[in-house]
Amino acid sequence: MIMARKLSRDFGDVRAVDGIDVDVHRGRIVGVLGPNGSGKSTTLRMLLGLLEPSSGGVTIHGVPYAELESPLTTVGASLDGQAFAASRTGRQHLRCWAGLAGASPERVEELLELVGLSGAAGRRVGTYSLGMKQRLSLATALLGDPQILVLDEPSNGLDPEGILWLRRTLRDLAREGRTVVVASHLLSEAQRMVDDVLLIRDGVVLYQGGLAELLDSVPAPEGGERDLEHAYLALTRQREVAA
Ligand SMILES: Nc1ncnc2c1ncn2[C@@H]1O[C@H](COP(=O)(O)OP(=O)(O)OP(=O)(O)O)[C@@H](O)[C@H]1O
Repeated sequence: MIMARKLSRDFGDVRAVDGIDVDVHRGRIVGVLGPNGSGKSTTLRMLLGLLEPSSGGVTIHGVPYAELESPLTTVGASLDGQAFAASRTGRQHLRCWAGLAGASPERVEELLELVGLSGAAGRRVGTYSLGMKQRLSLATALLGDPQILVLDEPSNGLDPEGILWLRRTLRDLAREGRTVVVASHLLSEAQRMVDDVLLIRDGVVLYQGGLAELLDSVPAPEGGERDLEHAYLALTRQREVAA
């Protein structure tokens, strides 16, 4: 559904993303994972056509984002730091975007219910907590009923109950056949959310493929269980030894 080849992006002297290939398949939850500054947001922005690659290219359903016939019903995005007009209520915000996405007022109410904001829909967004803004952002991304969702750090600001809710919601969306791409620097949390992993460090792919296969490929730590943090450290060490 999404394919990127030799994708690179420079910011001045900084190579934020360095020649990565991405293959994202239908019905999967894919984690774009790595430490702060590893190039996750830059990758997502290029996948969405919001940022021009320095080299390489991305296609969604075989065409660049700009050439999609109906972008809002193909891809929905929630990016970290998304701006909201503080004076609009949650409901007004969604109704405003609903026009562009071709969504009905009923769809707006459905989504408010789905993200748990029905009770707060009449409140100004400026009074929302970070977690509530995340929920509103996800509802906005879902307005066009898109087949692909791209979410940057969607659990940022959510409490434990909210994180559980998010995990279940993303799983349900994937079960419906949607593809979910989610960026996160919280490896242990992402481990409980994703099927596939694009693990990056300094803009370079350390691993791309199934989460289970990755965990199986590294030796278990002494007295502990295999986990994504451990796998990340093992891959980083392997790369350093090889360099
Ligand atoms: N607009 C920009 N101008 C200059 N440098 C940038 C810009 N955007 C990103 N960078 C740099 O590119 C690199 C990758 O940044 P990016 O935001 O993609 O990382 P990230 O993995 O999403 O980080 P985080 O987990 O902190 O959100 C960093 O070195 C960052 O400083």
